[in-house]
Amino acid sequence: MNDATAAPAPSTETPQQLAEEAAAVIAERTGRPRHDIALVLGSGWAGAADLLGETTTTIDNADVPGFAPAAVAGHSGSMRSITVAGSGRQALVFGTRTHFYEGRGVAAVVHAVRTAAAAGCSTLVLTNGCGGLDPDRAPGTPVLIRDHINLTAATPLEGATFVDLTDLYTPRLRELAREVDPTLDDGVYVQFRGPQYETPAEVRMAGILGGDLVGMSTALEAIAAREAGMDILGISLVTNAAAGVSDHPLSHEEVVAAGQAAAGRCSRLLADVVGRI
Ligand SMILES: O=P(O)(O)O[C@@H]1C[C@H](O)[C@@H](CO)O1
Ligand SMILES: Nc1nc2[nH]cnc2c(=O)[nH]1
Repeated sequence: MNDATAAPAPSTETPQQLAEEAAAVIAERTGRPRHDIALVLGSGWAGAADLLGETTTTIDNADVPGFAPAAVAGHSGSMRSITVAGSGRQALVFGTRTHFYEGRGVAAVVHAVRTAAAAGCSTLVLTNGCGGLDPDRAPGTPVLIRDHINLTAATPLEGATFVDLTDLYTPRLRELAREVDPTLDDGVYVQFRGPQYETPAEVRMAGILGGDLVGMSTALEAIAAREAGMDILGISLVTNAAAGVSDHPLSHEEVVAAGQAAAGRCSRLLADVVGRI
């Protein structure tokens, strides 16, 4: 007997199939079979989309398979198709991301990246808000990601997918960013699982390991992007001094406020860099 109250059977769809399904919905809703560049706007970067160029379509995340509404203040629950001013290339801009700490699994964390690749994007720009270990890097300072340390104990890869991560953050794209702003410094980003902020001891450990920035996103997304063959530019916005470096308790309110204060510089920087890709 067919029990209508039975729980739906677990999906047998693979992450790649879900990404292709999402890309098909995006192509249909935007009327564009391909996009060229994908951007993920992290905490502090929400305003960048407005300066990139003309938004030709806005899609609510809830309308696209595998995407969820924004779960973090400072993130927008929609994605936009934007014709980039200057280059005329088509950008797919995700106003939010799924964080590993939301508990939806690592495939959900990298779904936007896989969807962007399935939509034709060959370049991914990952942005985030992070804690800084160097007290001279004041809140509001954008930093190019040179490399990362993945402390999540997780990966989006399954099976014998022995992916090389050398030059994971494409040097050519960092050079291009420095043509726009020669003052840009670079650093190593350390992804923690979160959602708690680090202890001062964990921040000291991150420094000993060679980290410069601590956050809760980006590394897992970059691994999935490399698996998909995408070039990657990562830019962190230092929104606060990391725990133990800071002389006061950390809060997401401080992160959002620092992002808002830096919105003008970050949006201009991202628009000028993306216009050259
Ligand atoms: O999406 P990002 O990494 O910018 O968000 C950061 C990390 C946490 O989600 C949150 C902590 O304040 O901001
Ligand atoms: N893990 C982590 N994520 C952040 N996002 C913004 N600031 C921080 C921080 O200090 N630590």
